[in-house]
Amino acid sequence: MNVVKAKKKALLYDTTLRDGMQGENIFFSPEDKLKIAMRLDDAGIHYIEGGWPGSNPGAQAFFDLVRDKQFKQAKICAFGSTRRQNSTCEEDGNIKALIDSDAPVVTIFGKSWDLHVTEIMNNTREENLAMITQSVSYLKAQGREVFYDAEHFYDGYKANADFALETLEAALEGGTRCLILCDTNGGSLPCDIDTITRKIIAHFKNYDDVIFGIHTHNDCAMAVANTINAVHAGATMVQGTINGYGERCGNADLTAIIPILALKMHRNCISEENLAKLQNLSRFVSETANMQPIASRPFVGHSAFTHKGGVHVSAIMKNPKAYEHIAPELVGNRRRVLVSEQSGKSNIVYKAKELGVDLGDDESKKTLIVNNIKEMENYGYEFDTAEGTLKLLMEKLTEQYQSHFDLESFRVVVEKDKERPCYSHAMIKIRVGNETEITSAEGEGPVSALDNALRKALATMYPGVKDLHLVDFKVRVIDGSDGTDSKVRVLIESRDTDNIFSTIGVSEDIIEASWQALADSFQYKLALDHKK
Ligand SMILES: CC(=O)SCCNC(=O)CCNC(=O)[C@H](O)C(C)(C)COP(=O)(O)OP(=O)(O)OC[C@H]1O[C@@H](n2cnc3c(N)ncnc32)[C@H](O)[C@@H]1OP(=O)(O)O
Ligand SMILES: CC(=O)C(=O)O
Repeated sequence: MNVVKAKKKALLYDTTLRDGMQGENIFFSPEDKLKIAMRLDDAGIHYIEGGWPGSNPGAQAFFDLVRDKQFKQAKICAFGSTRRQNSTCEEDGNIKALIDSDAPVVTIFGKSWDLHVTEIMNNTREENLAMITQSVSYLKAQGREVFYDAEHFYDGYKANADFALETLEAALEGGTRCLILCDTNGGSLPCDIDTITRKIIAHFKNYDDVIFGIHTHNDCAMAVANTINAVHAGATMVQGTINGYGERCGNADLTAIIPILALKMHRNCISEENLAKLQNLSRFVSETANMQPIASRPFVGHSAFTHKGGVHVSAIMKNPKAYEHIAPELVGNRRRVLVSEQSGKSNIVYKAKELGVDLGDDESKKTLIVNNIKEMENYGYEFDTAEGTLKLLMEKLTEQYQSHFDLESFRVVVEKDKERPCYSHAMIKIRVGNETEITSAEGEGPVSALDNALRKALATMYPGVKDLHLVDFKVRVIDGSDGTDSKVRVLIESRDTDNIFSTIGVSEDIIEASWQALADSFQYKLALDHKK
């Protein structure tokens, strides 16, 4: 008989729009928050914490924007604290804002650690317990599903286990059926999380309708590991943020936790189709936050499935499993291979195929390319970021290169007078077939003057150059120890209507390095046009 075991469920709770926004430099407008909430819903997140409505007008504005929106499955949660001490829920502005948000779920945090009760809040333990019970039951009575975040739970349990347990009992007495254990300071280790979570779940074993959640911070770089350990110990709800944004060192990163739950722990938490949206979701959130995406971020980073070492590339060409723990497509990522001084012939073969260069069967050509790349990288080139120049180099070394113009000479003059800032003038002489073209042009800088002059010289023979745009220009001093005699590396990113490509130049002279990168960019573009 084929017995199919039901997969255990895991609930995904995203707090990017609340705890994520407590991260340094992270800001989302209410409109940004709405767009992110829609994307989180589209990716299959079950709960979206939208903010603390009692905190600021922007947080409230999000709940006004989201009120009438339809979500596929996500429930919007409003976050706040238990009522203030020695007061009532009815007169508490924070509790009122939670109700006015109209969010169907309310998550409130309360104190589990007696240090916070006595020293930070100057409160009594009894009043703290009453604040928890009364706040939960008041919000329940307003028809809300109430989740209880036990702030500092693990630290509190270590300091005074009995009191920490009493705070959870107080929340259950108020009527919540979801207790989230928080490692607020991010100081716990996976072994602590495992032991304590198991003890707590065992303690409440008679409450079979209660679910446990986990909320961790990354101060020991353990947030994901701690979350996974809590799930292993029996927690079913995971709280985290996209890209791990959050207070101090951040929260548990859902872009790692979700694929681990789905692919390694086989939890029922996300469909295959939604899992494949993960990289896009991560990029969307980093773009909206105006944060540079981290290339080495597990699962979703640009480098997460990028192979550089020759031994690795040789193996993955036979079977990708040799150096990939999952297929990149499962999380919407893709495999990449770099060519550098760490390459062997396998990298060259892989890359040539990707770039559309036919290397044939001559092994000596592949060795020639590898050796040239190693020598040039040793000189200062970096081919993993300059695939345009790499393609041209492969074609040159296999006698497939067709030059569309040849430089005879150029001259660049930079002028400065007291009336105006520096300006540049370039004169260039090139050969196109049997024709010689001499043109000159001005530019705001020497490279721009050279670009303009080359463009003018090529325009009659190759009208397609008008579609070529230089979109990025980076200069890096490679070894600063020789002062102004140091080598510089120039990287140019160019685009035309359909393509984007990078080219590189290296020299002790910045104009020479720029010319190499510039000339390669035009040659690459003309080769593309010529192929059409
Ligand atoms: C672990 C977490 O991440 S919890 C979320 C933390 N996030 C934030 O703090 C961001 C949003 N916060 C805010 O906008 C403001 O702090 C507000 C509006 C909530 C409060 O502002 P203020 O009234 O000026 O208080 P302030 O921020 O100075 O201090 C926090 C107050 O909350 C009280 N408090 C803290 N936790 C709780 C709790 N669980 N239940 C009730 N009161 C609490 C503190 O005792 C302190 O009260 P006090 O001023 O009487 O000492
Ligand atoms: C509730 C919460 O954000 C924390 O304890 O970290």
